Parts: sequence; structure tokens; C-alpha cells
Amino acid sequence: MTGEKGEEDEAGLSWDLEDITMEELSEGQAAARALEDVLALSSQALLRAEVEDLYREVRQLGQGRFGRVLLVTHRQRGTAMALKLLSKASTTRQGFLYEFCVGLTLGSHPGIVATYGIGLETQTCYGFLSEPALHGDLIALIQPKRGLPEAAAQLCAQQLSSALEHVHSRGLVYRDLKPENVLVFEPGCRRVKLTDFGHTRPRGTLLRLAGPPIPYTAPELCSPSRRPQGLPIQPSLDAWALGVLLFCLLTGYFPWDQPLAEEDPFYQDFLDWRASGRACDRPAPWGALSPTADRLLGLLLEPQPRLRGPVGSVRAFLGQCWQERAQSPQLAGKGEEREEEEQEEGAE
Ligand SMILES: Nc1ncnc2c1ncn2[C@@H]1O[C@H](COP(=O)(O)OP(=O)(O)OP(=O)(O)O)[C@@H](O)[C@H]1O
Repeated sequence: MTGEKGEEDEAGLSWDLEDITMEELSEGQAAARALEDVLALSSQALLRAEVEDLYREVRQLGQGRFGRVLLVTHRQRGTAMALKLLSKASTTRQGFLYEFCVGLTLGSHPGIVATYGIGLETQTCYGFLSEPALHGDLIALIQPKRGLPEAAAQLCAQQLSSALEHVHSRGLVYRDLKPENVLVFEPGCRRVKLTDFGHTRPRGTLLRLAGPPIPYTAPELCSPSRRPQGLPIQPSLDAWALGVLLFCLLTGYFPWDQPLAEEDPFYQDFLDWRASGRACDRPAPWGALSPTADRLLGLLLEPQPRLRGPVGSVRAFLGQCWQERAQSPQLAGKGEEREEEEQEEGAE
């Protein structure tokens, strides 16, 4: 958590057992205890120094609402690293340590950006180091109204579902899946990784929306009247966000602005289509998808969280055709690879 970062507030301490089982709750509590240990150790080992004393800044890699990420090299060893700096003006020490430590505990998975064990405190910022992605993030690759070539979309789906399964296996919920948080390490999305663990929380943490929902927000978070105390968060929140992300990758559109039937006609159309099951009710933006993709997204975008398919549902659909009139995944991948190689040569 980074300071005022919250779209959601953490709320009280009572759970509605309809929403979570005791077993699920204890999984989240074990994750919280494990994080507390790493946090206490990392807090004692924070390095107090100014960035330029230790690292040479090469260029800025990105900027979020809370963090600035720089490509730096180690002054003695020359190693290239990404340094995320969070201003003390908007980030508490605890919030910074939390994000840093979640990254440390999850970073052993190939689909998750590796965080190095060095936390830094300067006069004005907190910072930590991670492996740098030199091909940017996924948002730059999604073409409006077209999305990504199918092979690249399937590679993303495979790697991201595996990364999210890893997060869930540690008793955590990621809660911030969006293209800006998916970093590209190889052309054609052959290697992509999840980053930014500022919103990750133990399963069962009670949360409620503090701002308006975004397309990736699951519908159960949008009905605060049923649970004024907040919703105990579950991995199914990430499954919903994965469904929305895959829709964006395959079509270049958001399926809706927010999953609120009364306020969003696109979401209402989707619900009507689910209820009738008739092809003639299929909303227009879904026309770019194959029946296989319909089935996969039908599992991930199930409005009832208890009936929703897990992120690993993706696996059974890989290698089949997901885009209507698409080239075979292999051919599409080759095409994109060539395009990116040409661009790289051109840049030199
Ligand atoms: N390891 C990295 N290598 C390359 N670029 C990175 C790396 N980490 C982050 N970035 C870039 O910096 C941007 C901002 O980083 P990040 O999402 O961590 O910041 P944030 O302030 O926490 O974001 P948000 O606004 O989502 O809260 C990313 O979208 C990405 O483009």
C-alpha cells in the first residue's frame, strides 16, 4: 500500500461468513503473518542514502500516480536496475515497506518482476530496486479497436494466469490487474511480468470501494449497501480483472466502463446476453471473439464470485482460436516478431 493510493478503504474487523470460509480466512491470516515478519526485517535494513551516491540515472522508465521508476546502473558494478521512488509526501513508511515486501516474497515466479532485497530511504523518497523491463508495459502494445495479435494475447493470458495463481497460492489477492502493470521483457509478449504490488492484500481483508469503479472492478465490490463493513477480498476479484484484460487484449475495447447494470448500458447488454443465451443478443464488441473465447470469458466474467472460474481456467483454452477470423496463433506471433525486429533495427 502506498499512502493515499487507495481506491478502496480498509474497513472494520467482522466477516460475513457467507462471503468467506474459515479455511480461506486462515489462509489470508497466515499470509499476513508471513508478511509482517519480512516487513519487520526489511524495516531494520533500510539503506539511508541519496540515489546519486549509489546509482547513476540512465532514464525514466515510467511514472504512475505514486511512483516514478528510473533505469539506473550501480556505480561500482554497472548492473542495470529499475528504481521505483515513492515520494514521502504521498507514501507512508509502512505503505512503502508493505509494497516492497510483497514484491520480495512473490518475486521468485517467472511471471512476476523480481524485486531485489535493497530498500532505500532518501531525504524525500522511499525506493526499492527490481529487474528492469526494457520493452515498456502492455498498454503501449494494445492497438485501439484491434487489441494484440492473438498469439501475443494468448502468451499474456498464459503467463499472467500463472503469475496470479502464484499470488493466490501465497494467500494474497493482487487487486490491480491492468495493462500498465504488465511489463514486457521480450518482443511478441514472449516474456511478460506482473509488477506493482501496492494494492495486494491477504485474502479475507475487508475492503470497500472509495472511488468510482473502473472496468476491471468486479461487480461484488460495487454493491456497498449489502456489506457496509466491506467485502472480504477473494482471488475471484483477480479472475474478473483477468477476464476484462483479456477482452481488451483481444478486441482493443473495454467491455464496459463499470459493471453497474443501472448505469452502464454495455454491462446491461452483457447481462441480458448471458440471461438469454441467444446469439442475436451478443453485444457488438464481442463480435471480434470466437466461441472459444466467449466460453473462457463467460467463466472469468461470471457475475457471481462463488461461481466464477479461477484464473487458471485459461489453461484449458490455450492453443485454440480466440479471435474471430484470426490467423493461426503461430502465424500471428511470427508477424509481430518481424515487425518488432524491424522497429528495433530502425531505431539503431
Ligand atoms: N521494473 C520496471 N521496469 C520498467 N518499467 C517499469 C518497471 N516498474 C514500473 N515501470 C513503469 O513505470 C510505470 C509506473 O510504475 P508503477 O505502476 O509501479 O507505479 P505506481 O505509481 O505504483 O502506479 P499506479 O498509478 O498504478 O498506482 C509502469 O506503468 C511501467 O510503465
